[in-house]
Amino acid sequence: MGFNATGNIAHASTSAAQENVLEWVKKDKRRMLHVVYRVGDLDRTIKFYTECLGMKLLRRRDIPEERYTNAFLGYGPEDSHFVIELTYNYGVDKYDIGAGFGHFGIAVEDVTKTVDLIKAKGGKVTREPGPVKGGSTVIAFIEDPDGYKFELLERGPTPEPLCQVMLRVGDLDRSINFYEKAFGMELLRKRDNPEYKYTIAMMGYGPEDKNAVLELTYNYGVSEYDKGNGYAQVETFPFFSFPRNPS
Ligand SMILES: C[C@@H](O)C(=O)SC[C@H](NC(=O)CC[C@H](N)C(=O)O)C(=O)NCC(=O)O
Ligand SMILES: [Zn+2]
Repeated sequence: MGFNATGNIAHASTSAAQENVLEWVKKDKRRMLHVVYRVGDLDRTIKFYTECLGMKLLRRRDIPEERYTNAFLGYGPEDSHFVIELTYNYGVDKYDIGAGFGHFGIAVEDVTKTVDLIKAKGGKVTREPGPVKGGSTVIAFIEDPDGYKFELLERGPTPEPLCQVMLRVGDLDRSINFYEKAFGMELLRKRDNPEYKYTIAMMGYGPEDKNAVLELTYNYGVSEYDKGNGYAQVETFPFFSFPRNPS
């Protein structure tokens, strides 16, 4: 291989190494592990998620020396399910969720029944059940006690009810490329909605109906979002975390 300078040789080995890494990350058996975000009252959120959304409290860990407590909730054990990792920082009761974070998706078999239960428990419904605009899937939107949005999607039984993390991005192709190259994710679906001036791309490690996916939303002409300080990151296994989007 005819290279005339260490730099070029380094360049060659670097590009070979880069090629290997890009191949490795695609073959590495990964999955979405948990999504991390901050809440102002752990017990209030745990009560809402368990009583209204049917989640289980999986574990709690207090780190007094760092002045924070975590609670893990989900629809099954952490070694086989995508779960939520809540963070409570001592003395902090409110966060700015920002506009970069969109929603979590929860697949339920009956959206209307779930909404009725949430209403009965005093939960906030921001979009009544009905077909998604421009589509046929029955959805609804609710807000948790901190204002984090949850989209309820009507689906049959699924091994992964916690099925989406929606983030808004300023450049869809840049983000798709980032998650493909840095995380070995696959572009599962891309849908343009010209009528409503947005495009979504579903990224993940397996089909949407059986795996948690990252739903990237591009709103026409919007290249930046206020990120706030509530949403933290999604972590994959083997461990790697991606905070907010690269945009
Ligand atoms: C595929 C499903 O999981 C969705 O989340 S699509 C829901 C749809 N999304 C958007 O409109 C995205 C663009 C929006 N401007 C944004 O930035 O959130 C949605 O929210 N539809 C509303 C409805 O009432 O159907
Ligand atoms: Zn969604």
